Amino acid sequence: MSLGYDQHYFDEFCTDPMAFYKLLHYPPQAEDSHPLQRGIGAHRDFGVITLLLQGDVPGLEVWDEEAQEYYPAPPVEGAYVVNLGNLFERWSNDVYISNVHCVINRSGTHRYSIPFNYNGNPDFVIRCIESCRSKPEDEKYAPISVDDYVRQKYKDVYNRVGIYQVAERVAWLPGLPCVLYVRITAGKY
Ligand SMILES: O=C(O)CCC(=O)C(=O)O
Ligand SMILES: [Fe+2]
Repeated sequence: MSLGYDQHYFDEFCTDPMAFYKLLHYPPQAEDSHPLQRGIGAHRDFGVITLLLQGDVPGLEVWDEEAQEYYPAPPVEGAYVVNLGNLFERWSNDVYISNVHCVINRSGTHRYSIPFNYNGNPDFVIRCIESCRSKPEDEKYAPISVDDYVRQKYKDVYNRVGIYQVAERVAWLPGLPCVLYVRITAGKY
């Protein structure tokens, strides 16, 4: 592994993991729609890792920091798009980057996708991976549990768009992924 550890390094993180997925539908975007209209606006995923299954309709665009422009990431049959999120960026002391991306459906037809967000064991404490810093003083971020981080992110995001939200961790059955329920009441976007 590129971090210099063996395949068991993430075992504790992967125990009783918290994961969720969304079923997304992007109606075709009208040709005369506003140039800033997006299916999903520019953002970075805030969890650890996302496996994204796209249907057969393109629309995903990824920001290239060097070129300062978006490039398309079209669907490849049988393949997932693998995306690191903000929490992995933090875990790796910014050695690995959480990319900015957005979706604009210019295809004229309906687009579907399934992002699967994997955030690991909610009780696991994310603290700088040792091979990502030379001395403890180089650590940029304070340790934080997966649960605290994800919960805070949900609060930030949904409060910002003016939607009341309640997030609660529910009991889970041994061997099954934990579920983080986010209840969203009516509100304005
Ligand atoms: O629908 C897509 O292709 C991307 C969705 C996405 O970026 C997200 O849900 O975070
Ligand atoms: Fe995303």
